[in-house]
Amino acid sequence: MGVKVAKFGGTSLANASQFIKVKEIIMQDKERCFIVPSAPGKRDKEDTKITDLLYLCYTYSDDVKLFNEYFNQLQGRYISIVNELELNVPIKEILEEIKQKIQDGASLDFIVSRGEYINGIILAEYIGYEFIDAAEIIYFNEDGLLDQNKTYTTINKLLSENDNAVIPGFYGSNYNGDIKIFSRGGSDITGAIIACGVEADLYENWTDVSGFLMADPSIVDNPQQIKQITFRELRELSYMGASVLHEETIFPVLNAGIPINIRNTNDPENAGTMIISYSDSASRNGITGVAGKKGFTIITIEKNLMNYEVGFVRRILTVLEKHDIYFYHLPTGIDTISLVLEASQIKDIHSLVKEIQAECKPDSIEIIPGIALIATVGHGMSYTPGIAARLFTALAENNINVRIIDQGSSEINIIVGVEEKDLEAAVRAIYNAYTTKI
Ligand SMILES: Nc1ncnc2c1ncn2[C@@H]1O[C@H](COP(=O)(O)OP(=O)(O)O)[C@@H](O)[C@H]1O
Ligand SMILES: N[C@@H](CC(=O)OP(=O)(O)O)C(=O)O
Repeated sequence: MGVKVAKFGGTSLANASQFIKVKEIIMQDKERCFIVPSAPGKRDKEDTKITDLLYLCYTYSDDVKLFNEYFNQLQGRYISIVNELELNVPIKEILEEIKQKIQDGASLDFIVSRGEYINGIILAEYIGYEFIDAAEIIYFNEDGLLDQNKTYTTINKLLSENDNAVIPGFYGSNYNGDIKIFSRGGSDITGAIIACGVEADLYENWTDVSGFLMADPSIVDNPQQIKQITFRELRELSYMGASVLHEETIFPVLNAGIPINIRNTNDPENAGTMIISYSDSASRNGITGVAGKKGFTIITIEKNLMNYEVGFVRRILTVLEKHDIYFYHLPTGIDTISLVLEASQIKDIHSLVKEIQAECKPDSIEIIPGIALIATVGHGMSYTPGIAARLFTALAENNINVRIIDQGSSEINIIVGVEEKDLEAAVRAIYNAYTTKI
């Protein structure tokens, strides 16, 4: 029998009726042995995720009125799940204990991790699987990175002693035993780590969309589903905001050769998207998908004969390093170089520019804030003549001004920078250009 790890996201476990769907899915396939739940997510667009309520509880732990308001909201949600499913879980005691710890000054990581912790206990009881606390199997080292040796050895040992288990997502424990969380969306990473630890045959990631779509469904109506996508393509799209999978999920499973299948809890018959390590067939449309993200600033540095100046780029990067800033892209011309930076990373743009001026003595520096980047991705792109022409024609026809262009040397990706206000229109234009028959 094969072994599958199934991660269920917050929308998949947002209320009791979603829990019922999840149980049916798990029971349909005996190979679904190890289950990783997130905390209950939004039940509808206006709702608040449990994780966000926990952040609010932390922020307002000194304000009795607001604290009680947020804590009561999350308490009500767990109690109704347990009651509606008629489970024998001492939920009031569990919540009371957590409330006490928050009021006694528990850490932020401990508090927000409780969303997954409680959900894991409830789900384990509901499906009759063992509950294993992630704090006992996922470890971080002193640098805050995953302690791979300790983690994988422990997972392998503990989970080989259990035929099945529910392991809550999103957290593990620090070198000193304290709870430490991953970044937001991190239950995907937990699922990936468990999949590697048990050497799973498949990592299933159950969410609220039928797999990876060619574009964000909140921008494009009913985008086509991608049946198969390579890790490389997915990485490019995730990096640029296609947020189905946390970007750190991909590498551990890629290295272990475990395929990922994205599935829809609300449409379990749909085969979803298979993420594979390599594909030799170019996609039908020449592109696999398009994704975009706001919040970038471009700094363009111009200097005549820059190309002959040894160490020019190093000097720029040294300034970035000093400011603790990484770059997203670095397109260059003969006499220009553009730094594409995440705006939120730039604390003091004036001193940054001043230091670049002092180090590089450029002829001019231009700062362009408010940029959105859009990645059009697909292995098919390099085999299809006219693919770039189609993209730029579509943008021109929609009056969208392109501020920057970058094509990675892998040729599976064309990046364009547009003004933030144009992001949605640009994504729609590109999507339509490759999916509408001509
Ligand atoms: N290209 C895309 N394909 C599918 N979903 C996308 C895409 N880009 C963005 N999304 C969004 O990602 C969401 C799923 O990710 P997430 O909210 O993290 O789910 P979960 O709570 O199940 O972990 C979808 O509801 C959708 O709005
Ligand atoms: N609950 C955490 C972790 C997570 O992965 O959630 P989800 O699977 O609902 O994106 C968060 O909101 O960040």
